[in-house]
Amino acid sequence: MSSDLAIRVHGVGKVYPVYARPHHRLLEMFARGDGRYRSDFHALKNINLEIRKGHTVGIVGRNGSGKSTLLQIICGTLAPSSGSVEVAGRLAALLELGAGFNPEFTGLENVYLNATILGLARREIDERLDDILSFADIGDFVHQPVKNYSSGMYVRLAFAVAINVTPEILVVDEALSVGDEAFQRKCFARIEKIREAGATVLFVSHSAGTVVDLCDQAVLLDGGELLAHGTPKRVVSLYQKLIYAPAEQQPAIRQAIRDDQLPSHGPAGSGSPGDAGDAMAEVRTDRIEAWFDPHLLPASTIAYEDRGATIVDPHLRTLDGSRVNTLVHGEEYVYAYRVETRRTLSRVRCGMMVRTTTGIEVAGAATDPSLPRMQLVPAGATVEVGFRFRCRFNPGTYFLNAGCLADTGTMEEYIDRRVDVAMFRVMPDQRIRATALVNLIEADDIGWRQ
Ligand SMILES: Nc1ncnc2c1ncn2[C@@H]1O[C@H](COP(=O)(O)OP(=O)(O)OP(=O)(O)O)[C@@H](O)[C@H]1O
Repeated sequence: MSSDLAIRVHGVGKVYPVYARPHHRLLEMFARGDGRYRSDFHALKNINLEIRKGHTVGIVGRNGSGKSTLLQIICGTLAPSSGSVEVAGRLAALLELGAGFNPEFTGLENVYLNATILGLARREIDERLDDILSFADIGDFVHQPVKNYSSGMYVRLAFAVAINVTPEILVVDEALSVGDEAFQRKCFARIEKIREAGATVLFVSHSAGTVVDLCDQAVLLDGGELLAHGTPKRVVSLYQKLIYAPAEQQPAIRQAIRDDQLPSHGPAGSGSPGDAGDAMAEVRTDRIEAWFDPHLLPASTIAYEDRGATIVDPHLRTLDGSRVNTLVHGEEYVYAYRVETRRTLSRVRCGMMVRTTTGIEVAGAATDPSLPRMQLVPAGATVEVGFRFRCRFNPGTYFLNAGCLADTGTMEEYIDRRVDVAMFRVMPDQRIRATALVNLIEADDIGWRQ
């Protein structure tokens, strides 16, 4: 492998045997593994990837696309079915939660165990222990067996070790999403330092923003195939096009990306973004309207017990009344629901909140409780609530809350509350130049003097 490469993945494939019924595994053994009772699932297909030293590379792809499998193979914790991987330098990995930790050992014992596995001598660990413990910041829990840790504590300690062994290659698989925001910030700041020191960083993220902000290259995996490798903006935009498209358009988009990005058009690992050109343009033209994706349903809904009123049918719609959940940036929509009362409520206030996947509250609002109709809402009434808004959210996925509050004599209390009751996406749009979560800009202006 050439000396400027940190990682070289050559023709890697991973095949898992799949059995229609549990006992087929046994029957297959008796049939001497001739494949009668087994089918093969190709989790990775002929992956070729070269990562240069000092680069930060983000891997994106939907659930099950093979991201974790690829990282595990690169880290050597999983053997490929075909192909090979070469790694140059000390590699520290944060893969799935708890990998590399012994649950029965205390945090401190695990620090020594883990750092030893990562190649540090005892003396070196002694020297770095204070840094590790202060970064993890889990106090006396460090003397408890890690099986008693919360997932957040686990990640804090694992990350503290991984970054303090001065890795030449750091591999992170979404583990950061478990920690709280302050800790995530601290981790990203440290990754930045590790990067500046010349290390190679490879990480999987579902957050397009993180990949664009942090990486200088990105890789798109889809169905075990490496579909694109290039600049983060380009790859993230291809990824979003793929996942936000209606199901019937996806094969065409996949093919368009493939045609343009396969090695024959630009060597994988070269970092050249390529341009999906005409093929993507064809795919792009046919949908610029908001639409409804029936598969876009939240899996994290929490409905609190109601106390005399029920929130019914929260949804988003266009101004002319069509239900939508895949929105166009800059357009106007209504977030609507009904509140059906079973008892008389006074000073009723209905609220909404938009949050990101990681729970950051982006926008909230509530109706005015002093409105005459809301002073006393009788039992058996239906209140129709609608929040009209302009979609200033940047492309990404968002979750909606709904809540109804009323005065219960001494204080204002929730009568019904639903968290993550609906979700929506904002489609990528090449015209958007704003970054981060929200586009505040009405117009930009450049003065010029010479
Ligand atoms: N031991 C196994 N046996 C059979 N199939 C497996 C096994 N491990 C993983 N797979 C399958 O391989 C595919 C790729 O899995 P992998 O975990 O790499 O995906 P991923 O892109 O990391 O997904 P996620 O974003 O959900 O973490 C999935 O379809 C998964 O079900």
